[in-house]
Amino acid sequence: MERREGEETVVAENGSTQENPKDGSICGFDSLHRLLQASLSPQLFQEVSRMLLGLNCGKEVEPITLQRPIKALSSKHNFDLQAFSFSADRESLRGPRIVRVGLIQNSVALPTTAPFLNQREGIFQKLIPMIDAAGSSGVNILCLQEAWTMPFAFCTREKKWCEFAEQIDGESTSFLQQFAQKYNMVIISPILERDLNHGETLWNTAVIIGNHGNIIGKHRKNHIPRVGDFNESTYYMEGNTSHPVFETAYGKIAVNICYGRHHPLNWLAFGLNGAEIVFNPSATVGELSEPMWPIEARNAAIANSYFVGSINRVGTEVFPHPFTSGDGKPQHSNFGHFYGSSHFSAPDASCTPSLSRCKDGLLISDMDLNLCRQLKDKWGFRMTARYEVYSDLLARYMKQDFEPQVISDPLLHKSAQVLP
Ligand SMILES: NC(=O)NCCC(=O)O
Repeated sequence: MERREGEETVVAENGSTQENPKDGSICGFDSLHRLLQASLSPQLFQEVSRMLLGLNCGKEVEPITLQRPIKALSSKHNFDLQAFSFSADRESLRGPRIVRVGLIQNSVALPTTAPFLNQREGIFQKLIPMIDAAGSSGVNILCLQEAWTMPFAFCTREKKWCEFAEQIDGESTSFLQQFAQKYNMVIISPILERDLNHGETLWNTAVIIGNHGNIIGKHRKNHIPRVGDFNESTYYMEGNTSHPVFETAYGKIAVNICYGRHHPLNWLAFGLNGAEIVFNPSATVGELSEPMWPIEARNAAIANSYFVGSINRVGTEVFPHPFTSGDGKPQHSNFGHFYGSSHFSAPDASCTPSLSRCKDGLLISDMDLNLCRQLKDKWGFRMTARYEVYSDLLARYMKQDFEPQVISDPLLHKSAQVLP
């Protein structure tokens, strides 16, 4: 596997670019997978991959070869392109239910100092070849990253970034509807939403566009971070849409937006409502969350017997005015590196390698949705879950007079001399 030459550039405040100061690569490699592939013997690499990525129906998650024009698009527009296939066992009474799913991760197109209209238009233009590549590859369901129309400016606490907010049927939805229709593709579009009917309230929302270009519905981010520079509660409210599952032409899907992935009950709720694929469009940085990234979604896929598509944006976004976030760090002008690494996890604990840590990318995977029920039958997590015990605990916990169920060692409260 080729070693990268550190092509990524950081777009600085003044629009200048710094060549590869911290390009986000791992010692010049796009991803851990590629580093291992280049560093280990083929036999060792296969063993290590099996341990890291698991097995799907007893074998490695299979790579798919895409057609040459699709690969040409990725070379021309310099985005990572990877494709895989998860299979399921053959069943006697049901045919396979194979859907092709795509995830797009991207950096912003212009410096954050450019006029907002140009910034948004720049992202639209940058995404066109990636969406075309997905559509031409026959992707049925495509998901974009969190707040994809804008830089992730919520670190700044400056209110001017609210201008990027749009109505559900705003510019970005119109932009994507044409692709949904053209490619007969469901598109999940996570945006900053402005709700005109409710006093212009802002939300962090995923719009679900159906394969005919229709708007199926929306889901608003349930859990808002209050960690590090993620000052998102300055901008929008905790979602009020609960845990909807959208029944589409290609399966039952749901969206757990970014920080919601730290909440197992959030994942559970989408599962209880019958999701077969849950997308996790995110924006998160290496220093804060990278050790959690490969674990949380994969665990959710296992525990809830569904597929998960995890997406993280890419690159370093530099803002005009330095900020602090009350965490003792000196003032700074960027969030840190958004480490990409988008990937799919399956209910049988297998997962795909991740997209690049430093480059735009399109990840495609076929998945036989029959695997969800097969894993439910195998492990019986739904049947062994003892929900009644937890619902009772939660009901009691929510009461003002709740007392934790702690049984103390009586000896703890006796004086030391009674002990032998
Ligand atoms: N966008 C967002 O919610 N980020 C929070 C940081 C994290 O969850 O890793």
